[in-house]
Amino acid sequence: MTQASPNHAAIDVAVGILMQPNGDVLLGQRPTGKPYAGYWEFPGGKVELGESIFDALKREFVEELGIEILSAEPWCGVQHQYPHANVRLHFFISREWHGEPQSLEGQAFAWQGSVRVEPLLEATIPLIAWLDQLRDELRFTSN
Ligand SMILES: Nc1nc2c([nH]c(=O)n2[C@@H]2O[C@H](COP(=O)(O)OP(=O)(O)OP(=O)(O)O)[C@@H](O)[C@H]2O)c(=O)[nH]1
Repeated sequence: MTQASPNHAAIDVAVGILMQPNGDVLLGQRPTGKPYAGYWEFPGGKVELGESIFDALKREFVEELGIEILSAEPWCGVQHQYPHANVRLHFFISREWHGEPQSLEGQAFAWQGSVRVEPLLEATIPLIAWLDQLRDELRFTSN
């Protein structure tokens, strides 16, 4: 079967938006070998059995970027049906972490004010307008 049925159990995914004091956020580009290679996303990955969503977030940031997340607030949830999977994305915003991002999976990454990298994963596209709104509320200027 190549298409996940709409009733197929959703896969929980923990996703983190690292936000610098000036409002810039970190995006990564999916490496070769993963579905949607070359697409840009906020770093994260699937929650493993028996793991909390926050623990999954912390694990993925260590594995992919060598970053230790110290704290993060749940921000929003998005459910999306891809041809390969039905995903439930749990987005967090973190302003407190240790370390500089490293490309541990060979992926590119970029700090962005107004997000301009393309293409973005489909389920992540609405987040950009919501982030711009948040940035406006927090009075970050676009660049
Ligand atoms: N990390 C992340 N995943 C996203 C975003 N948007 C989005 O649709 N996804 C989807 O969420 C799922 C994440 O799975 P993944 O393959 O990256 O997870 P993983 O790192 O645990 O992969 P692995 O199974 O190769 O270890 C994918 O289906 C991906 O398309 C996003 O902004 N960030």
